[in-house]
Amino acid sequence: MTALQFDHVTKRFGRFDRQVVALDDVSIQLADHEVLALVGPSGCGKSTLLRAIAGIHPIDEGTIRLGDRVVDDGRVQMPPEKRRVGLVFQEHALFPHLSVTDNVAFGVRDDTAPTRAAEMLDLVGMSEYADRYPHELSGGERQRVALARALAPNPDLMLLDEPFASLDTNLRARVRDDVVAILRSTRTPAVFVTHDQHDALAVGDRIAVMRAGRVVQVAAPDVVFHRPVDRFVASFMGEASYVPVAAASDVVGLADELTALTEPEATDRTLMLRPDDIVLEHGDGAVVEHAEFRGTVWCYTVRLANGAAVKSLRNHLEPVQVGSSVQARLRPGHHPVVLDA
Ligand SMILES: Nc1ncnc2c1ncn2[C@@H]1O[C@H](COP(=O)(O)OP(=O)(O)OP(=O)(O)O)[C@@H](O)[C@H]1O
Repeated sequence: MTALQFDHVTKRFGRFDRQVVALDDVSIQLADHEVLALVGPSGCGKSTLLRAIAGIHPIDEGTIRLGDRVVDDGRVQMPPEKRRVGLVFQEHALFPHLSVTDNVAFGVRDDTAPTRAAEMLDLVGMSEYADRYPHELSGGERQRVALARALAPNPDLMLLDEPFASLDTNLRARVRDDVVAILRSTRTPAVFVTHDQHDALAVGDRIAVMRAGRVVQVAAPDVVFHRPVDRFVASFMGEASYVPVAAASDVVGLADELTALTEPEATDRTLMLRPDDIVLEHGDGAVVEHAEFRGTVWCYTVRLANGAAVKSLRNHLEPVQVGSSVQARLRPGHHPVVLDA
């Protein structure tokens, strides 16, 4: 069963000369129980996509289905309150004048509300805070209450828009992992918007990368990271070096030795290399130009014989000197990706 399906969805804002195409022919699917992380730079359309699902923004073209129900076909929209989706936003919008329990019970419209609120507060570990008011909670606690409130009506799908952006780094990872564990334990499918690739890699069963209103790649986290479809996705998902190569066959002929690469006269292809895929060994052919301490590792910038610079991570117990000659190799077994430049 498919939890969510977008077929050729387009959404425009504004008119004529000032028109913005926020969603441009987007087609994606979400399987039951799946958590999809939606990433992309600011303004690429992530929030618009979420709001289109929720029914806040009607679409112009295409079809949105939730389960087997068409909720928007560009002409007729199902009202937001009938869509059975739960929303958690960055600003966690709790009602300030309602207690934690009343906030969570708010969306349950029958007499099960008090029991359901108690169950949900137990699920998110907030039972002890049931009688408090939102201003008496920390940011992380408010975020859990917001999650409990969104889950209380038993939605078919959860939509989370940058839900942890207001939390500091340490708390953020913990609350994020808790929230995803809760979504998984309740088997609630979710679309999770973030502009942070670490969050996306950590939480998504799959990741959808957006750019300028389009979905450019949807795949499992390791595929998006190691097999990006283009340089935009490669750069957005993490640090990488790009080395020009004339043809894919150059890579095969490398014998894993980057120092053997010669500069092609003109090329429209590049080798994408993540810093953990390059190892430095004793030898010649490359020079260590810069060292950056990153706590658990050092990141070295190494200039290859062909003039390209690559980055390489190395354990802090195996330092190399800036200025020294080294040989740069691909980590054994690694098959690098060749992208259009
Ligand atoms: N109500 C609106 N009216 C006009 N333009 C809008 C409206 N909402 C969004 N846009 C435009 O649509 C595009 C997509 O916006 P959206 O908020 O979906 O991006 P986003 O990827 O969520 O960005 P961010 O990461 O900054 O939140 C942007 O160019 C934005 O300026």
